[in-house]
Amino acid sequence: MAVVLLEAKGVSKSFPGVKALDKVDLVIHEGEVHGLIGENGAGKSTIIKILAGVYTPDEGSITFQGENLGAGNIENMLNRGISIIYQELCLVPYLKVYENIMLGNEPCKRGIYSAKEAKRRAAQIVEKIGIDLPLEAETGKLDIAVQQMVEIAKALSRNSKLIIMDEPTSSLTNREVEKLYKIIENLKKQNISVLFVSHKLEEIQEICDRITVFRDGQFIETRDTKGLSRDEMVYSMVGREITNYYTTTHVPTKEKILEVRNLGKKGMLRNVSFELYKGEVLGFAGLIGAGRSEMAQILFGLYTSDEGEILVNGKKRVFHNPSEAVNAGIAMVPENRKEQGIIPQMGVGYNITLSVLKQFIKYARVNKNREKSIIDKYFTSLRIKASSSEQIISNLSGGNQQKAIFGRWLATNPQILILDEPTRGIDIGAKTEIYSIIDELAKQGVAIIMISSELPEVMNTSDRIVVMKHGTVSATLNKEDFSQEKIMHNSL
Ligand SMILES: Nc1ncnc2c1ncn2[C@@H]1O[C@H](COP(=O)(O)OP(=O)(O)OP(=O)(O)O)[C@@H](O)[C@H]1O
Repeated sequence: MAVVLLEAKGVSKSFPGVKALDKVDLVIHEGEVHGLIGENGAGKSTIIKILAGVYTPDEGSITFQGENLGAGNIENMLNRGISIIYQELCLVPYLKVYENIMLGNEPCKRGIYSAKEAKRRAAQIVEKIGIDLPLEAETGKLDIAVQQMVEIAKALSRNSKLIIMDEPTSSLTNREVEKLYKIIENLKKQNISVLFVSHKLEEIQEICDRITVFRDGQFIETRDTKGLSRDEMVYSMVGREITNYYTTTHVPTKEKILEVRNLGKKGMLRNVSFELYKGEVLGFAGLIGAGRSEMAQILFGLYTSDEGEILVNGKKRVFHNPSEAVNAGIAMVPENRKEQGIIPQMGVGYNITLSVLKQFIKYARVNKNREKSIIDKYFTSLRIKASSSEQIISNLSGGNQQKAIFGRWLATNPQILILDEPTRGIDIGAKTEIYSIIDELAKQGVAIIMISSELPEVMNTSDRIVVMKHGTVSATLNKEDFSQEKIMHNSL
């Protein structure tokens, strides 16, 4: 018989103008991996922030190990045994790994901190979950995947009974994901529960015992994952059937719009060459760190190259900053929207129209109708969920922020559109919309660079795929040669 670890009943939470959660339930068993799924803005982050003590619910009750959990106090939740691993990790970069693991829980001997004891305990924890961590290394210098493991070990040092993971695989390579799964299996064996929030349904199917679905702030259902199909999950999340994930009707032209010749930058890229045609979707595959984003950033004027040439419509160009690239008809949806994308304190509407302000400001007056029509267009086509276009963008759910940035660059009517992981954190309904927008733009002659770590996505949207490895191009594949094996083979 399953033992209930956490039970949330009738939990509601409102923010000005939005009911983020409307009487939702969530029951997590001891030692289970419980998936939490739902579209962007469904309320997933809100409930996990309630469980982490960041927000206090407006109504409802939450019990943990049979006792009332209390609310709104982060320290209390940690002491009770709930830890959360956010997408942006919260480690102290200059501390050693074992110091981070034991942070807030430092062992003392006769009242004095004992580094030796801290290291011994950290080593014990690390062994328990079956991972190998460089305990003496400086944390900030390690890969994200390793840092994430440090976070998990830190949660264990606090004797957590429930570890909440918010999109934990979004910056991991396939191999690292496998490692994470192993760690999760080991946590289960020790009767520790995991609440796993993800938009990747394959992942949910593979790792979760049960799932809970939220839609528009409401509880839809909790079910066993076994025997549940991907389509059933999608239906439950979206409330309608989505069958055609990928629509490709565009046909690339033979008109070259971009040529990159032997592009290089010290420590980043070397000898990168490719061509891009009008109406073509050119995929870029490769492992994280292969140089795809760096290549995109050079094309968009965020860095200048040391070697090589960029030709747009046959003319040599060097972009010293993004506005020169924009003037040449290039737009880019960056990978890291927090650092490179949103203007956090401004409204979502402003965040969209920012790139095209010039078009509707005349004699220092804003043409409100024109501004509104652009905002409306992208609110509808990208299904952006916000209380109004004035809502401060940093208060939108992560996926909705991403959609707004996407809208911003579509509004520039680019000739070349660079998309760096455009669907990361985006729900399945909106993903489908984005794929059809990509197809539609290509049909209109826009040339698209599509950087994606999701192989099915890059294979199904692209006409050709450039595979990158260690900062250079390792293969260029035509559509008839696309296969996961070929891409992986050339990535490793
Ligand atoms: N601090 C806040 N102020 C105002 N509204 C907020 C705030 N936090 C969340 N919201 C709103 O609450 C709703 C639920 O957001 P939440 O972040 O919980 O969604 P989510 O399911 O995590 O979405 P995603 O998959 O995009 O991360 C959204 O409509 C969001 O705009």
